[in-house]
Order: sequence, then structure tokens, then C-alpha cells
Amino acid sequence: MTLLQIMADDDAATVLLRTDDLDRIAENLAPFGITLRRWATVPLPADAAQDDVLAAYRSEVDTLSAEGPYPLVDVVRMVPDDTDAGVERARAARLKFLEEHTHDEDEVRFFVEGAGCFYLHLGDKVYAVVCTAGDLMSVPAGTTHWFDMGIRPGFCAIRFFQAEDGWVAGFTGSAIAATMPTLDELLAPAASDLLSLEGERNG
Ligand SMILES: CSCCC(=O)/C(O)=C/O
Ligand SMILES: [Fe+2]
Ligand code: NI
Repeated sequence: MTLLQIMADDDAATVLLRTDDLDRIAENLAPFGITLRRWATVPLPADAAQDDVLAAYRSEVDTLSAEGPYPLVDVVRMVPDDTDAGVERARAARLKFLEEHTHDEDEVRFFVEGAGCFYLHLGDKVYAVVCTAGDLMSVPAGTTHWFDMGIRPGFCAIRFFQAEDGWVAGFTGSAIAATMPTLDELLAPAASDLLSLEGERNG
């Protein structure tokens, strides 16, 4: 389920909007030049490699590339792995994107599987966009943002780069990311919601 939660940038508890309505999400992002589109997903085997993923989406990738150019298209895939080495790999991968940064190029990402959250720092608000399978998001160059793949990452995304050097970020040095809910917190129903649900069932 794709989700948008808008919060005040100085107080994450001030939730201005939370919606899973795709039209409302796209409407709220459009003024910033951010687009969110949907592609139909293709089932893939659990051990699909980068080339298999790209082959499965060849026509979509080619169509988008014609709008580019995107000289580099790659695939990031994280499979939950509870071994000590897997947990360490996941921790390192998560940390790489977890601080606020910008790119000199547009950030264009298609979610093939799983979920991840982009936090877009726009004016005095943070727009947390949980992308799930089928979401194609494009964020203009220079937009301050960070990304959380969660404590136990499980996602696959195709990345479209406008330059051949791939992922290059300029970190802002801001500590804002640590003040906002993580992907896992955004997806977990609040304890208060569970209590009221329980009340409804018993009442
Ligand atoms: C969803 S792909 C991995 C994250 C990434 O490429 C990025 O730029 C996050 O800000
Ligand atoms: Fe990014
Ligand atoms: Ni980034």
C-alpha cells in the first residue's frame, strides 16, 4: 500500500495528512515537480538477478529511457537475511541512504517488490512517501530527502540515472532524519489505534 504522511519538519507528531489514496498523494507531490505513476508488476522468481528484473520490465524501461536519457539503469535488491552477516549487510545498506541529502540529477525509481520510504523535505514539511511494488517515482534534482529501507529490508527497485557515475549524494549535515518516524514506525499501527480497535470489537 502506497502511503503519504506529511509532517511538520520541526515536530513529527504534527501529522498534517496521512493518506493511501494515490490520486491525493500525486496531487500533493505535483506542486514540487514530483511525479508518482504506476506500472503493472510482473511476478519474478525469488532468486531473480539484475538482468532478469530488467528483462521483465524491458518495454517499460525502454519507454522511460526514451524520455531520459538514462545512461545507467541498475537494480537494487534486498532480501531479508537474518544471519549475522545478513543483518550487518542490511544495517550498512540502510545507513547509506538514511541521512538527508540531495542529488545533482533527478531521482527516478521504480519499485518492483517490497517497500521503502522516501522522506522529502519540502519547505517546512516532511513528506514521507512509502513506495510499494508498482510505484514509479521521480523527484527533481536538488530536492532534500533521505530514504529508509527499514530494519529488515525487503525490496527491489530499478534506478534510472541521468549520469554514468551512478549514485552520488551531497549530504546536508542535518540531523532531521533521526527525528522522523522510521519506515517500520510509519507502517506499524499506533498502540492507541490498536486499543481503539480492541474497544470497538469488545464494545
Ligand atoms: C530505492 S533505491 C535506493 C535508494 C536510493 O537510490 C536513493 O537515492 C535514496 O535516496
Ligand atoms: Fe536519493
Ligand atoms: Ni538519495
